[in-house]
Amino acid sequence: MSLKVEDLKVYYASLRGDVKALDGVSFEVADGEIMGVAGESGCGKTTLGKALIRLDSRQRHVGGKVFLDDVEMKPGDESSMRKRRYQDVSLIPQYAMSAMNPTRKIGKMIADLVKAHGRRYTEIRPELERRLELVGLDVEVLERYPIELSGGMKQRVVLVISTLLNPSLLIGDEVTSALDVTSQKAVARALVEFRDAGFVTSMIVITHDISVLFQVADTIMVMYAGHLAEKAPAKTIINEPLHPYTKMLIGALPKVGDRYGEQELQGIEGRPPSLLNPPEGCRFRDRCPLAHDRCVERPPFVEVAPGHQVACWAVTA
Ligand SMILES: Nc1ncnc2c1ncn2[C@@H]1O[C@H](COP(=O)(O)OP(=O)(O)OP(=O)(O)O)[C@@H](O)[C@H]1O
Repeated sequence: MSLKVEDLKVYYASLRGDVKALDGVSFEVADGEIMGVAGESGCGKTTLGKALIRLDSRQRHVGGKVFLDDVEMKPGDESSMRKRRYQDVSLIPQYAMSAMNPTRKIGKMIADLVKAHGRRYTEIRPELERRLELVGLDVEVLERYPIELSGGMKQRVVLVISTLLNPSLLIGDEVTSALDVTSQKAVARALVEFRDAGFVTSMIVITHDISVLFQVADTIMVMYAGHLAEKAPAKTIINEPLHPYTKMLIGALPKVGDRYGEQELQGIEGRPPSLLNPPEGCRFRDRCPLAHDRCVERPPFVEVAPGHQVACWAVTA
């Protein structure tokens, strides 16, 4: 078992009270699994990614446990997280490629990083070169400054750097979002290849773009307003989703072959609730066509078929 998350709660402190961005989520990611996380903007995807690696100063670990390879990770405890970061769990944050130090050559940047983790650059360099070649980059990129690389090249460099110490878990937050379609495909392919080569055991790929998940994910977990709605093999989420929110999310995607104008895309009416003071029970109920009395209670996230979990009274009751 790679990752096990139990009832995790992470809130943001704000002047108006706590923003309950991640409010009791439980799931597992198996060895070798690439799990995609999907959901509308603001549902808590980035908060989840950060909670597994480094809480920012406004985030508070309110409850729940996280285990990576059966060893507890304590999201609120910086000293214990520091030991595991990069070695065991690595994050490619949103906008990673723009966050690279523009005044440092790529090779120097990597040398600093591996040194900070007690490793020698010379010892790691042959493997670094091999992996750069694997993602289609010439080793001479090590002599270049980030500004000299295209977005797609930078993102592949970031992937190589973040997995150089063979972590158990890689979290990629919107890794393909700012790229053109060809670069997106190259990065998506590299993610799968790195998992297949064993450079990283499991991955969590966060994106609001479900079409990226079609290319890389074995499973997809759908979040809604700080809760989990559904998790299942990617094919099941796409072809046989059960949660009404997942159905709407998938229904809102253009189908291959549909001609613009022939079929109107279905949006999802309404907006998610405020996470400052979210309603009790199912947070989707105000927008849900199947909502009924029971939905004022929070539906449990239960397995309805092997590897398929749903939180919805209309499906599981
Ligand atoms: N620093 C912050 N202070 C207060 N609330 C925050 C802060 N950062 C995020 N939030 C709130 O927490 C919730 C979850 O945000 P998060 O960024 O995790 O969502 P997301 O699903 O990753 O969205 P996106 O797809 O837009 O990146 C949102 O309601 C957001 O407004």
